[in-house]
Amino acid sequence: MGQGLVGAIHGFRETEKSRWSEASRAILQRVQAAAFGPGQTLLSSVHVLDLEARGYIKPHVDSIKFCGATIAGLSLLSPSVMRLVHTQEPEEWLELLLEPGSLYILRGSARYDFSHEILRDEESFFGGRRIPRGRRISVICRSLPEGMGPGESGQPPAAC
Ligand SMILES: O=C(O)CCC(=O)C(=O)O
Ligand SMILES: [Fe+2]
Repeated sequence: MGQGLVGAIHGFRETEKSRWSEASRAILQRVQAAAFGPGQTLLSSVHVLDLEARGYIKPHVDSIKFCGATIAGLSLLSPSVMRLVHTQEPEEWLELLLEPGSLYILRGSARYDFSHEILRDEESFFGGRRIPRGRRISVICRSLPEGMGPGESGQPPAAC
């Protein structure tokens, strides 16, 4: 985990994965085609985060040192609510219902000007509707930080 996230995630385990089955590779390719432009290079490994039912992620902006312009996350198992809050104007916010099998893409203003968080079970509501949290697994693809080509990256932290 990169420096920016230390302390932000509670009740989890995680791994960085670079070898996938053929079936999984086909899915990751669909994610990459949907979320990343042809000029974008991805971090060499994919971040897999396993959040327990009581786990949650506090508001943060992924570090620009370890992560480029695009973050794409596939949510599996339990639905959850992701909240985005503008870092300068906290009254500007929105929530996303992340259904299992859904893909979110953070780029542009959503990536840089808004923090993102995954609500804990007690706070897990979407438009007044309760979204009970169970175990959730996310598979997160990120682009390399700007100016860092695959050749120059050495051993980049695989996640933010
Ligand atoms: O689990 C997710 O979808 C988001 C995880 C996250 O925000 C991070 O690892 O920086
Ligand atoms: Fe994040």
